[in-house]
Amino acid sequence: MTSLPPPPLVLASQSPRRIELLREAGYAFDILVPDVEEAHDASLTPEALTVENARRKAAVGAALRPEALVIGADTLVYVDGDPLGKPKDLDEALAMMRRLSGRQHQVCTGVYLAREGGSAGEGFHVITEVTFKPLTDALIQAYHARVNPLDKAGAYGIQECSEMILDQYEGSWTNVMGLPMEKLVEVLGKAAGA
Ligand SMILES: Cc1cn([C@H]2C[C@H](O)[C@@H](COP(=O)(O)OP(=O)(O)OP(=O)(O)O)O2)c(=O)[nH]c1=O
Repeated sequence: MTSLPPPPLVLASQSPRRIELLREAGYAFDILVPDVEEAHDASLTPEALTVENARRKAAVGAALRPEALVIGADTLVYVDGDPLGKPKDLDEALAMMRRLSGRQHQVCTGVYLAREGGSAGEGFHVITEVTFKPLTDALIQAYHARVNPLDKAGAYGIQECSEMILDQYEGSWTNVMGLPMEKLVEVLGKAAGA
């Protein structure tokens, strides 16, 4: 008996970081930009909220590509249990970084793999602990002059000029960037073997 070839892979994301991470890991995939209404229910756990948003993104892609395995992802920064998404402007970006200054916070990325047009699938999440240096307003503004905060949860990108803001982190680095590659590679490997 010959085994079936694995389904084509689709990344339902406009995030340049997610595209780069999946490409660097050597996967061949198509890209679809998911236009979805994201949930913002702060009473949900980080896991429930990010995986639900990842599921919505993946479901949009899966409806368009029912033969494919479609990856959706969603990243939120949590401080004192409050979710921080992408800031709407530079004032909000400054306020977010002030909250993160000199302390530890959590970055949660939910990932969902949708199959069969979205009628089947599985989700998981990964949390990374990140601690920032104490940051003055001048330093935050200098950082935001170098790094666009508006397309990034929490108003920072760990992959850009992190020496200005980062004290330490514990866990997956790529998870902070938007895709927990260690876990994703493991889950994709199982999906291909299934
Ligand atoms: C915390 C952090 C987030 N981010 C980015 C990853 C995500 O692109 C973004 C979080 O927003 P998301 O809503 O998760 O993703 P997105 O809107 O950029 O892309 P799409 O929904 O199409 O997949 O923040 C970084 O690039 N670096 C970081 O250090």
